[in-house]
Amino acid sequence: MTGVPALAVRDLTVDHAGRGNPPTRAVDGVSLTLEPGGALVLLGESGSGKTTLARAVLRLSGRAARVTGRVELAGQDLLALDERALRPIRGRRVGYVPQDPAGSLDPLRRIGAQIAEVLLSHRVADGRAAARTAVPGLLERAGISEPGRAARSYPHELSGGQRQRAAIALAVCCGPELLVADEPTTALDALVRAQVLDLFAALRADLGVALLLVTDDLWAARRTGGAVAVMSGGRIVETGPVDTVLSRPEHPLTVGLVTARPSERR
Ligand SMILES: Nc1ncnc2c1ncn2[C@@H]1O[C@H](COP(=O)(O)OP(=O)(O)OP(=O)(O)O)[C@@H](O)[C@H]1O
Repeated sequence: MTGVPALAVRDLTVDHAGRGNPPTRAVDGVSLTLEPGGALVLLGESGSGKTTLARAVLRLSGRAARVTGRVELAGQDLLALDERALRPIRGRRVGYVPQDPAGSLDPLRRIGAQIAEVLLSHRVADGRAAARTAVPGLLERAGISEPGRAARSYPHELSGGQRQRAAIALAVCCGPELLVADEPTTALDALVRAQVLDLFAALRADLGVALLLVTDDLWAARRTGGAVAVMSGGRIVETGPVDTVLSRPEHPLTVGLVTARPSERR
């Protein structure tokens, strides 16, 4: 290990342009680091800036947003790169899992074809046949029980949980260093939610991928472990190991979050 963080965000500020209104400062001078293979949970109430921060890490802020600071992937500042230079990074070195798998899976194409295409576009597979052959193993690694059948399926033919697993398989198929997951379990029932969080843990252990998990779910934060950064009003108000911060919160906003919410979501 070189000691270089998988992700280092330095003094990041994101302003969303308002139509005719003053811009909204959604992220306000945030710095954080995430070690290779580590987990960092971004926790906060709705509107605290979590998604804006995650999207800035992915360089998906959109033209109307003004982004300043640094987002370093293994020491390389992504904010300094143009779209062309980002192409070999997104999907290859950074994977993204949205809340709704529809955000990453194309409804009109079979799951297997979508994964094969990503493998080919990043030259992770040597030719179409090799890409197709690799797909079932990648789906199996994501916990899909009948990977051959799933590869031949369209997204709507899978259950919600299997669809989210397919989206995760797509996000990690090229063996990224960083996985950004934005509320990936919100739409799932309790059992599947636990399984998906355990899948992230297995992928961290097996692939050494670092996980940036956005959630407002204390239970998901606890199950993920690692470090937590509590956001409010675009700033990080408290950070530390998940267990410590959630069992002995120090900042009033974290205290509010912990006491206002049941520790287990039903
Ligand atoms: N595209 C946008 N244009 C203008 N304002 C935005 C945009 N996206 C987010 N905002 C504003 O930025 C602030 C932070 O929003 P953000 O979605 O990042 O928070 P969040 O913590 O992820 O909330 P949620 O859990 O509800 O998604 C909010 O005030 C929101 O209204």
